[in-house]
Amino acid sequence: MKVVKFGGSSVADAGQLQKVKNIVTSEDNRRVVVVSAPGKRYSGDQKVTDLLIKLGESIQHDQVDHEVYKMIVDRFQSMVDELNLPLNVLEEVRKRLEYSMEQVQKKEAKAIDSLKSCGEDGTALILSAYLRQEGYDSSYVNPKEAGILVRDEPGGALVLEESFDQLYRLRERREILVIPGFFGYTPEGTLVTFSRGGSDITGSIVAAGLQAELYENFTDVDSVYCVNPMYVDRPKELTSLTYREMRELSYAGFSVFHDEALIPAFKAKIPVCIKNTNNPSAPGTMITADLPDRDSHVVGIASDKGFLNLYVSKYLMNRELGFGRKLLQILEDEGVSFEHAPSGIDDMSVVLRDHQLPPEKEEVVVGRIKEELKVDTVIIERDMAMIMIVGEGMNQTIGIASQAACAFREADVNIEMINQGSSEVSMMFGVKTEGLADAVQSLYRTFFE
Ligand SMILES: Nc1ncnc2c1ncn2[C@@H]1O[C@H](COP(=O)(O)OP(=O)(O)O)[C@@H](O)[C@H]1O
Ligand SMILES: N[C@@H](CC(=O)OP(=O)(O)O)C(=O)O
Repeated sequence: MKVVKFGGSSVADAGQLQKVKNIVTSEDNRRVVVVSAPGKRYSGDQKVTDLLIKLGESIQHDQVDHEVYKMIVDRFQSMVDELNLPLNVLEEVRKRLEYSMEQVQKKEAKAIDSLKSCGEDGTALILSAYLRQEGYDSSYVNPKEAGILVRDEPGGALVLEESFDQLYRLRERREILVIPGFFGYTPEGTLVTFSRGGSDITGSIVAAGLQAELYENFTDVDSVYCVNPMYVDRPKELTSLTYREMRELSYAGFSVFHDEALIPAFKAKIPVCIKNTNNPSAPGTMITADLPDRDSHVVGIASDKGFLNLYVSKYLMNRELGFGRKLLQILEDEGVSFEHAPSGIDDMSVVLRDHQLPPEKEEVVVGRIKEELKVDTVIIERDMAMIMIVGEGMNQTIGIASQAACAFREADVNIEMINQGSSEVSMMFGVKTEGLADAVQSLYRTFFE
């Protein structure tokens, strides 16, 4: 059995849903389908999830944005109309949307999550109705019925172990099951969403629970490329990757697959294949535990903007027992989560996502560091970008760092920070955001051309 997930671009309109139906029904073993909310139909369009968030915010400010509400309903209505589905399908979608809006109005706990889930929920209702209309036995399965149990956490829900056994029971069902992605339920019955892009996580959880032979993740590109196609025109396609490589790459900016989505599939040893809804015959990228035969040691260059570097220095820091712990404790106390923490003899840098430290919080954190740790210097450097080069073979290959350093020199971009870290498969570089594109392009030329 295969679990098949379709991302926002794959379910953006009725035409895309027809492609989804063709893909699902072209193989008997594509039996469980996970869907996202309708994504962008063209550049400049809005994702339904973004519209739902806007709608929720307007309700919270006691000014329901009727225009946004209409845009959401119109998205679903045009699907229902173009697929000639009965009107009661749209009525059901609308009923659920209005129920969640009421929850937000009443300021119920997690009501915004409930509203955010309406995009995925509506798509699943429409797709299952469409499959039935086309003569296939299909049911909509709510994540509660499926048994997707989660714990509510600040950055997004985390799956609970008991989900996997519950999901296994779905193997007995014979029809095509359509499950909305992006959310689960706490054991107390509250709907909670995963972090943004989290339908990939649902797909992986479902594939692991069902012990599927394959988790197919359909998107809008033929494969995972070795670099974000935003920076390089038609970059090299990757036919295979290991779980570790993909996890590092998606964490560091390959937004094609959610970085948290690999863990359930990896633990259950389910291979993942990234494929294109608009070109399903292309082989895609296989992600497995096995290291494939390949010549190159670097397989991908991932990058992301929106970081800051919190730099502290103190003479004899190396001798001060517990300095690092105390610094990180201040961040924890203030609810700030960090990404990396490379350190030197008298210096330590902590790399954070920029939004973790808004100006008010910066003042408190910097004040506490100065007062409690008696440091010589504390500097916050914003506008930072991180570049990660990744490959299983890197740790046994001499000269990768020097090749990378030459690439930065050729691009005339200063390396602000290097962190080989504990991961054997990656090396990270911090640069100023303005130099990011040039640096990535130069690294691409060095390692792939
Ligand atoms: N290394 C990469 N390889 C392929 N696509 C990438 C990569 N890095 C970023 N992307 C972007 O990821 C997009 C697909 O992911 P996403 O927008 O989440 O799709 P979906 O709509 O299927 O959820 C691609 O269109 C591409 O722009
Ligand atoms: N719709 C949700 C979850 C998701 O996975 O979306 P997408 O498949 O478009 O990345 C979001 O926008 O975050």
